[in-house]
This record gives sequence, C-alpha cells and structure tokens, in this order.
Amino acid sequence: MTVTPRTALTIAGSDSGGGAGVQADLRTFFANGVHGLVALTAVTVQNSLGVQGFSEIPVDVVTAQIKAVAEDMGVDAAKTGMLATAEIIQSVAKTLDEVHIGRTTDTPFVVDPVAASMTGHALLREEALEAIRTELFPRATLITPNLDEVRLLTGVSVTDAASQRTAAEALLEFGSQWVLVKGGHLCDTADCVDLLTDGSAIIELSGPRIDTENTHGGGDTMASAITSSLAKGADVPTAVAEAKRFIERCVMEAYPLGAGVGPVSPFWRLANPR
Ligand SMILES: Nc1ncnc2c1ncn2[C@@H]1O[C@H](COP(=O)(O)OP(=O)(O)OP(=O)(O)O)[C@@H](O)[C@H]1O
Ligand SMILES: Cc1ncc(COP(=O)(O)O)c(N)n1
Repeated sequence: MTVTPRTALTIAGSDSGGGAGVQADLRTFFANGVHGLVALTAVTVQNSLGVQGFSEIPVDVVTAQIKAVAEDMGVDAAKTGMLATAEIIQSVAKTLDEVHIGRTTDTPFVVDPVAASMTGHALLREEALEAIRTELFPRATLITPNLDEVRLLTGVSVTDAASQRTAAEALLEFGSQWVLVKGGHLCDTADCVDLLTDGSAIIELSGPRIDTENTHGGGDTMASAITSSLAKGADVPTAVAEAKRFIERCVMEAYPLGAGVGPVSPFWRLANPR
C-alpha cells in the first residue's frame, strides 16, 4: 500500500553550494523519511569560501509559498532558517498564525535564528534581530541558537556550562516553549554539549567532539533533524536527543568540497539504513 509520509516545512534561504539552507534541510528531511516542503526567503551566492551576496524573495511570494503548501498538503512541523529582513519575519509570523503553525497549535515550530554564515557573512539585516525576538520566539515550540546568535540576542557570552545555563534562561524570557543552546562553538571542550530547557526540565545532551574542519550546514541540519522527529510525533526532548545522534554521524561523515569548509553529510543514514 502507498503511504504518504509526514511533511516538514522549511522557511529559509538557498545555498548555491548545497551544504546549508534549504538544501541542508531537504537532505535532512529526506534522510529521515519526511517529505520536505519549502518556502524560499532568499537566494544566496555562496560556496565553501563564504557568501558573496544575497537577494531576498518578495515578501508576498514567501507567504504565498507557505499558504500554498499548508492549505493543500498540510504541515506536520515547520522550521525557519535564514529570513533576511524584518519585513519577511513579520509577514511569516502573521502567515503562520493564519495556517495554524506554532506553539499554541498542534503543529510544532522550530526557529533557528540564523544571523550569519559560519564564515561571518551577515544573512540577516541588522534591524531584523528585534523582529526575531518579538515576532518569532513567542510563536516557537523550540529555538536553536548557536553561541554567536546567543550573544547577539541576549548579550551573554557563553564560555562554560554555567554561562550556557544563564543564556538559556535569558532566551526563555523571549517566550519560546523550549530553548536549545548549541555548544558546537565551545571549542575548548572535549565534548559538544547542547543545553535544552523549558524552564523546569534542564537536559544536557553531550557527545564527543569530532575532529573535522567540515561543519558547514551543521546548525541547519540539527534544526531540520529535530523538525523531522517532531513531524513524526516525537516530543521535544525525544526529537532533540534523536537529532543529536543524527548530527554526530553527519559531522563524522562530513566531506571536503571546494577550497574552504565542506558540508556535514546527512547521507550516512541512506548508506546505512536502520
Ligand atoms: N565537531 C563537532 N563534533 C560533534 N558535534 C558537533 C561538532 N560541531 C558541532 N556539533 C554539533 O552540531 C550541532 C550544531 O552545532 P553548532 O553549535 O555548531 O551550530 P551552528 O553554529 O548553528 O552550526 P554551523 O554554523 O556549523 O552550521 C550541535 O548539536 C553541536 O553539538
Ligand atoms: C542560506 C543559508 N542558510 C543558513 C546558513 C548558515 O549555515 P552555516 O552556519 O553552516 O554557514 C548559510 N550559510 N546559508
């Protein structure tokens, strides 16, 4: 019998290098057996050396993509990545309410507050940070900032487990249900520890730090692995734990591509189905 898979929607930018953005999200949804839906927000000119520029998609086209897939196909979970401008963020937030996606609905919503590429190029206009805090975080089931984004959003510099906890508490104040403070950039630790909290539960997800230069798309892949598990009905702690195991293997099997930073690889699951 033909079975329709669960669906996950990514609202994010394109990476011409294929390692981050909607390309990473679709690779990850596919590897996790979920049908990926896309609302494209921006087209970046990008390779392994960095981002040379980007052009935003008109706001009405962004929101029309969300409505088109949500109204016809249904969305089991959604995530955001690069949103580029305050105008796009505000319109996406309003549209998500209209199609009943977000923490107060049955459809979980993950916000990966992408501000810059790992090579340091801005992917968000400066004035848009406040819109992420006020428009998206209160609607989010989970937010997944890395340590640079944590500093931009809260002013807290995470240097150890105690400051990671302080940052998570500060982020919860913006109104998301759960916060995941990713520890991939805490370079002096032997393990990569991500901290997940909803204000009552505090869960440390720890795994070995894998020695590789090739981590492009790691944050997008982590957030879309979480979104895949949520689309399949997992609760947030289970989805994050599953995604942590998934991203570890993706980092382990990351490959060199181009002269700069290569991408993490969601392909391992397809090569070793289980
Ligand atoms: N070298 C590594 N070994 C194992 N796990 C890692 C490594 N680097 C990152 N991770 C894990 O990958 C996930 C993404 O973390 P990270 O903090 O790097 O996000 P990010 O900065 O948004 O990603 P990126 O900018 O690389 O796309 C986290 O679960 C983190 O613990
Ligand atoms: C379109 C797009 N979205 C997100 C990222 C962040 O990924 P990374 O931090 O690995 O550069 C990116 N580089 N490009």
